[in-house]
Amino acid sequence: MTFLIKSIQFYPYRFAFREPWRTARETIYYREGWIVEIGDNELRTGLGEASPLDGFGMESLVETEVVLKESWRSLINTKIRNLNDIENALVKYDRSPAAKHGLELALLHLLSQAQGLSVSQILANSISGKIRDFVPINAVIGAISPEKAAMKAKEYIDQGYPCLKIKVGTKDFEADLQRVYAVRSQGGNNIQIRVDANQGWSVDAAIANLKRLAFLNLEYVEQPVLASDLGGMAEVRRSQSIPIAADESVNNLAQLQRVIEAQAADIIILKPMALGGIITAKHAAMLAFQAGLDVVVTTTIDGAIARQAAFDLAAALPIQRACGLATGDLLIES
Ligand SMILES: O=C(O)CCC(=O)c1ccccc1C(=O)O
Ligand SMILES: [Mg+2]
Repeated sequence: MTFLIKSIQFYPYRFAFREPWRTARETIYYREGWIVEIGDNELRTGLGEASPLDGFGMESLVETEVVLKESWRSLINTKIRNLNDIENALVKYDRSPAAKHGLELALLHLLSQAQGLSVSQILANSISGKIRDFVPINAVIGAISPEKAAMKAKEYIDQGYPCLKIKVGTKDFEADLQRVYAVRSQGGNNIQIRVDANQGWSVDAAIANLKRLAFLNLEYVEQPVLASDLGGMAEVRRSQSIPIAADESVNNLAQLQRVIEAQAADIIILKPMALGGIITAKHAAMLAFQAGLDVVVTTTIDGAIARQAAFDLAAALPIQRACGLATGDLLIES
């Protein structure tokens, strides 16, 4: 039931995006990071993934490497019996969430083998014990032309997606509006549509733009204004009818607490890579639920190991909304 940490290795990976990915600062062509492999005293191995993404409060790729390189010094021979032991062993990595995510996930996979329980079941056992057997997910439509957006929407709806997330918040709001309109026209009222502005609007623009989008019956808008402007977000929330989801505003539990206190959001987007792992993401979900907020789990366009972990978390949480777990196809391989 318990194990001792005996070795930590990590290997770099670099997965090409199918289409170049535009972040707030730059365009990136590859998703880079490390696969983390931890060995125990029974010669079992656990796999994790550590892949920081710019703009989500994570450390740099070099910092991830330094932390992983030094981690064996403090972790070697540590005895792990349960989730608490994993958390305690990793507290010192709070400022390197991607590295922490990789180490934590490798340890969770070892705990899973030691206990003969899935990672999802281990998480669920610290909540209700129940695992969902169905996790609805959303597809993502980028800031493309209305015609292309409608075509993509048709493909995704034919594939069975119940929910589409559309990128907005570009410099051209009329184009944003046409894109969302085209998807609603294509999908009718049987699909759910949410939009993501990725901090692209001022408070005044957000209020005006969301009022104009309201007739399209949107589930919510992610991060309409700057992540740090919680007062502004609360104002947007009070001034129009579309629910607000906090994404870039929530990179740790302290920030989540501030979003709750500011009454800045209705929904919290949980990105395990940004939060330092699925255990912290689970705590964040519990905090949000206690405050009467809903949550959505999404990847940060990670490789297959971290995508599976995000799914394992989503399956252990009582969420009705679609989660942002359909990002595998954004990479050519993973
Ligand atoms: O939410 C989804 O469906 C996919 C995840 C996603 O959109 C995303 C992925 C990486 C970085 C930022 C974001 C985002 O929500 O803005
Ligand atoms: Mg977002």
